[in-house]
Amino acid sequence: MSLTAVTPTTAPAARTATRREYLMCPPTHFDVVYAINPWMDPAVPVDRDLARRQWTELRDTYLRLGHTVHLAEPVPGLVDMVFAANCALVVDSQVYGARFREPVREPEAPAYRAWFAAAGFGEVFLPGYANEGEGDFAVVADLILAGSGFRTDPAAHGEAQEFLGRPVVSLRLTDPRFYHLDTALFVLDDDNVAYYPPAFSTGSRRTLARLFPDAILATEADALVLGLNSVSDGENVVVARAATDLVAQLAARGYRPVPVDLSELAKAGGGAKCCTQEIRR
Ligand SMILES: NC(=[NH2+])NCCC[C@H](N)C(=O)O
Repeated sequence: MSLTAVTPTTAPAARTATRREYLMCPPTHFDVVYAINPWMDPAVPVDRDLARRQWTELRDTYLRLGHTVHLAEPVPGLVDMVFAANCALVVDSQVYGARFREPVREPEAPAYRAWFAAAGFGEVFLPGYANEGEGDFAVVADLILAGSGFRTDPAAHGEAQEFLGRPVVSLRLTDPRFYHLDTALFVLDDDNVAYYPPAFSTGSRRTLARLFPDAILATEADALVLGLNSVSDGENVVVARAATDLVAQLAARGYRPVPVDLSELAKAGGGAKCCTQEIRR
């Protein structure tokens, strides 16, 4: 009789990618000239050419993965417009528009509304409360997770639920470094998410643990390189290259990490997800 324990080798679950439709905006006018989050320091110069190359690599990555990428026209002076995720939340072709908390970003809202109108989406819902689109809203199958604490007014969560007809789960962010939900959590697929628990209030952590007992939990180091600002199609996960532990965890769970470097955009506090608005028809 052998005394060697037989460890069953459980192969990671097979993952399935689905084609996505994204809206992006080239970083033509990208800059850091004001500070509305702890990542931003106007004294640190921005290399716009490098930002452009990194952003182009992100767009090309989506195209290579078979996704569709639409482009919004960058507006001079709107230095944060590259962060398309903030412009809306789109579910079932219904567009819940953004209302930026920061006056410096508010002109982005009509600029993006114009894109949706031109793309044939009809009326964009004009929200009554501050909300920064997918910066603070994440869609997990039929459920919408919504962040508040820094930018989005919790009243917008209820308003979005009423408009979209999908249950919205409110979560509270507590660490200013993770000022938008999408800096602390991303959706892996219809069943699971990855997140950094210390970015959330105690009650929100308990809520997340209850909803997603199997979630991938990120380290602080990975959260601080915006590893949670990732974009998954259910199989391929476009993730910050520097988030090494997260990359390993994704691979161990059967996802395919697709590392990208958006270090120049991180100077404004944004990564891959911030540059990517998902259009759900
Ligand atoms: N979805 C995001 N987290 N976008 C990043 C936005 C960055 C921008 N500088 C701001 O502070 O508003």
